[in-house]
Amino acid sequence: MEATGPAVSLDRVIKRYERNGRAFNAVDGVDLAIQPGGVFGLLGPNGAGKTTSMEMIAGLRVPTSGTVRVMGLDPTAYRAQLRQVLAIQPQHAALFEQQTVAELLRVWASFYPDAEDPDHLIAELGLTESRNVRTAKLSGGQRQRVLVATALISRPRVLVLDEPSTGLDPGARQELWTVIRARSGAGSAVLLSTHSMEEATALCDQVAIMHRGRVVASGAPADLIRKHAAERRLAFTVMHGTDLTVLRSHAEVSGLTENHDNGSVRVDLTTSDTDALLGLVTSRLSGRDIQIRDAGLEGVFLRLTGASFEAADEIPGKA
Ligand SMILES: Nc1ncnc2c1ncn2[C@@H]1O[C@H](COP(=O)(O)OP(=O)(O)OP(=O)(O)O)[C@@H](O)[C@H]1O
Repeated sequence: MEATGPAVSLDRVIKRYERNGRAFNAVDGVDLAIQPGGVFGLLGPNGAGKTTSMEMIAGLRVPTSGTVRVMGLDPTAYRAQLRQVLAIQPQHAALFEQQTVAELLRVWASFYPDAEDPDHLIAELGLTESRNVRTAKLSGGQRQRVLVATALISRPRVLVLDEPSTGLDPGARQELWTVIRARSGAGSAVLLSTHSMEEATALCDQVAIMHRGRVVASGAPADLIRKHAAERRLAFTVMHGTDLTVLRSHAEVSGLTENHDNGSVRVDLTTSDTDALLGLVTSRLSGRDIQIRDAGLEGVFLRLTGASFEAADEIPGKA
């Protein structure tokens, strides 16, 4: 087992499937490196190849070609050793429906020599009120948290979470983020998939944006935004009659629109130099009610794929 280097690495990994007699690469030459103590987000629309990538890392699917390593191990060749270092929360999984949450986690804990205390996990994941509820009766969000708990119980050095916040309300989502941050803070490598750019920006120190089986961009969210989607929308209100020539002739301004309303004008524009524009708007134009909107990781996806994130939800191989 490696003492240094990435906790997880993928090197030119391809996974080929067949659908309706036609072969396509669901994962198409992916390279990734996930460091211990990091939270790594796999982002992408439906069918981008996130689950397939995660399941190859967890040893559940065999790559068609390329190399996957988890703490130096080939996940499909060393399944028993892999289970000692990696745990996965799958997107869907059957639970023992007649067991209560507490019973299920106690049984799960008994499989591991140094398991987490089930009661501690129940409290941490906001499941206290459901601890004596049979898993068949859980809501979607509670069930999701139980699945995450089953992945956490072995104190894995590599934690793989497939869309862990699906079905969670905002409060439960924040609790989950706290739990994930605690595990990465303790040195585990966390890999999670998400459809939420907001979640990726808030939680992940590194992300890989996937589209049609390929990684179209990877890095720290802030770096990706700076590099690919530095433009921001700026909106503000000025008095009717204010001369906007200084903005119209500004090299860093595009898409300027005006909406006149009751003696004032709401101005909306796009700029790649927010600081300079803010200075102008506040000092020379006496602008007020200023709003700045970041294009964020959505802007990165749009810039790199030409499609909005929602519009990109599709099934590769179908076209
Ligand atoms: N066993 C399989 N046989 C054939 N095609 C498959 C198989 N498993 C997945 N696929 C296809 O591979 C592509 C990638 O699927 P995958 O589940 O990895 O995407 P995803 O990014 O996780 O999507 P989602 O966000 O919807 O979970 C999809 O087109 C899917 O239909």
